Amino acid sequence: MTASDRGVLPRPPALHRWLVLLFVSLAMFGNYYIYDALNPVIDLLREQRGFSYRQIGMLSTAYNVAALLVLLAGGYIIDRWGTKQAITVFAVICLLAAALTAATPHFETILAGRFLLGLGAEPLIVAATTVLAKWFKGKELSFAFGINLSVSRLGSASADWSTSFASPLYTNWQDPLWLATAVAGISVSAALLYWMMERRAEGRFDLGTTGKTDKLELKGLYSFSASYWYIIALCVVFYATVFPFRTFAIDYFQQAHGLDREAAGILSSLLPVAAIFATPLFGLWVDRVGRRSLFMAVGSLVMLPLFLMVTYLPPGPDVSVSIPFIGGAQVPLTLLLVILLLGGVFSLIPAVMWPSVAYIVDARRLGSAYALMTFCQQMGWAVVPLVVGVLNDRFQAGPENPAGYTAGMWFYTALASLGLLFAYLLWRTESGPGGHGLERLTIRSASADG
Ligand SMILES: NCCCC[C@H](N)C(=O)NCC(=O)O
Repeated sequence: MTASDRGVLPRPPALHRWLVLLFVSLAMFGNYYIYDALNPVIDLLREQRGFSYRQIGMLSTAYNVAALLVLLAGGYIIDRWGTKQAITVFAVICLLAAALTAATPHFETILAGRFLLGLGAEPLIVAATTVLAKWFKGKELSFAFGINLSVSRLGSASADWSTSFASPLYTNWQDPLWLATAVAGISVSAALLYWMMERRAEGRFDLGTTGKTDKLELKGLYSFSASYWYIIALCVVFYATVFPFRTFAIDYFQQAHGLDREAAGILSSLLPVAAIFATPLFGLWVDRVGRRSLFMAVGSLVMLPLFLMVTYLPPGPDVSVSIPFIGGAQVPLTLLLVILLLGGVFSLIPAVMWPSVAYIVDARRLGSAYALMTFCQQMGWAVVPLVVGVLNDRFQAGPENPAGYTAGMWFYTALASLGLLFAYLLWRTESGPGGHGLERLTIRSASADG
């Protein structure tokens, strides 16, 4: 579309926009499903393939190493190819990665599959964000982002639920991963449908522009404020705690707490399920009351004792949890409370943290500020699963020695306490004269100002 078409052509009708959101969200559903499909087969990989926890940690880290490499180039690729082609290519890479992970029993091949997944999945997330910004700018952009993230998290929850709805597959480690490959097919189909929608719209509607896709720019890092660096530090330790905990959670509930696979899957799924509903609600609340750094500090404080609670508190009575259309399970009350609280934190901190960057960084540098944040996030997230894997091996964690998981839980706790420190420093800075309005600005104050 030329600049002269802009303003001449009508904006795309609402139905087109919502269909684009649907297809892009389905592509993300598959993306998150494939990533999390490894979690429920960890015990099978250990029993049937003899993998150590360190090797499981390496499978997780391989994804991040690939993501770190490709995030350096992802923005350029998307700008060069355009979002239609980029999303489809990245979805195909995810499909190939899922197939490679399932294809052979060799550790090196599975490792290569997870590495390939990192090459496709993370730039697919960047491309999806770019599409939404293009189609929803000036419309329901925040809402569209919220829906997209919720559908993505449904992909994570569905991978956990597969221990129930696809339980016959879990006699071996491979079949659940073939199921993930089939789900990756949904991603590719959705990407192609999005391609068709956008192609039909080009020349008929004004699709707007997004500017350049977020890229990592290393020059001028020193000019970001202290508040920005506190948010980055919180982001690093927060995701480096929650994502690795999720990776090992189903296996941990099975080995250390004696849950069967279905119950462990249902319990683990409550984390993304809580986030599906609570993230948009926290977003709406914070937009009304401000107090963003205080919210992040409260979230960090709530997270601090959770890993020690699962380790040291008595399990309490069993309670029934049931997920409509999926199944039900009896789970110990303590574990249920901890997962629900962690789900609350997993909803609150992302809902407040990512948008806060927009208040702190100059709009012209927002793209590189987000790219740098994602890059740092991946670096922290790369290290932790390896460390937890090594700790679990070193302390011979397993059903005969549940205490062997304690060192890993202390490691998560140490990370969570760093998170609390960074959130506190942010709150102190933002409550003083050098603040950027994180505590103060609300929808009401913004409309009063302007
Ligand atoms: N399997 C999920 C990977 C998501 C990584 C992504 N870079 C991210 O952090 N998204 C934000 C979130 O809160 O999920």
